[in-house]
Amino acid sequence: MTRWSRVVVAVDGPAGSGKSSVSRAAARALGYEFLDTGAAYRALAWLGLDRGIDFDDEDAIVSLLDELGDGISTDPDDLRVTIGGTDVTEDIRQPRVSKVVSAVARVPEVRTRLNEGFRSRLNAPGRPGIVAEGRDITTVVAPDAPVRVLLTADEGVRIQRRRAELTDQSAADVARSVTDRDRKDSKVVDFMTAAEGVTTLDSTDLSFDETVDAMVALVRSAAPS
Ligand SMILES: Nc1ncnc2c1ncn2[C@@H]1O[C@H](COP(=O)(O)OP(=O)(O)O)[C@@H](O)[C@H]1O
Ligand SMILES: Nc1ccn([C@@H]2O[C@H](COP(=O)(O)OP(=O)(O)O)[C@@H](O)[C@H]2O)c(=O)n1
Repeated sequence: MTRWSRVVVAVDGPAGSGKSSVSRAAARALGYEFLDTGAAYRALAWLGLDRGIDFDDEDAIVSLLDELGDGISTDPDDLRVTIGGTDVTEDIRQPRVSKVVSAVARVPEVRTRLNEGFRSRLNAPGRPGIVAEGRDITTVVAPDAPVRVLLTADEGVRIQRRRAELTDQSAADVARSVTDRDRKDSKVVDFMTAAEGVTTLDSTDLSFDETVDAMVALVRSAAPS
């Protein structure tokens, strides 16, 4: 059992389920920090593209980890991602990064090293709590967190939500990118079934605000301030 120095809220779920936006809004409402673990995998993928590596070469991917640094802010009101002083906050969300990020995420050494960093961020001094979202937070990074949530929604709804963001892509391309990444990611981590002790929050029929309120209520009932 890890002795967490503060309230840790672990949130997992598939692409487009609302993990980042809902967790960030919940962290704001709770006065907590927010850790988007996907941003670390995206930053590593962005670095690989920038260095022109072969994404089938696991050693090449691992060799970039030292260069990655720890440039992910956890302030829900000022989320920046930097690599060696370069601001990549927007760039890491590009479709060209989404296309290769799963290749990075399937490398065991990458997961081990990034998870070590995530755990130290969770336990770092700061606000009274931190909400961390990704794919394996409830199962690998913080399986003993006091609050563990699997945030999901019907695949069609998740695709629609993603489409509303990626307006410059065809519906077919968005649908394919969501389902392809879900398929590749689920080979590495099971984020579609709630593990023992994890609460499933299905937002298919919930508004954004209703979903945030539900997550905040879960935290407040499990970790009354
Ligand atoms: N319950 C909801 N109802 C409507 N839109 C939502 C809901 N939850 C999230 N969204 C929207 O769906 C999109 C994808 O959410 P995001 O947080 O990026 O998902 P994820 O991080 O799981 O991929 C965002 O535009 C977000 O505002
Ligand atoms: N804890 C995590 C977080 C992300 N990831 C990987 O990083 C990718 C991008 O994560 P993300 O959270 O930005 O993706 P979305 O769900 O926001 O679309 C995922 O598709 C996974 O391949 C992971 O393997 N483990």
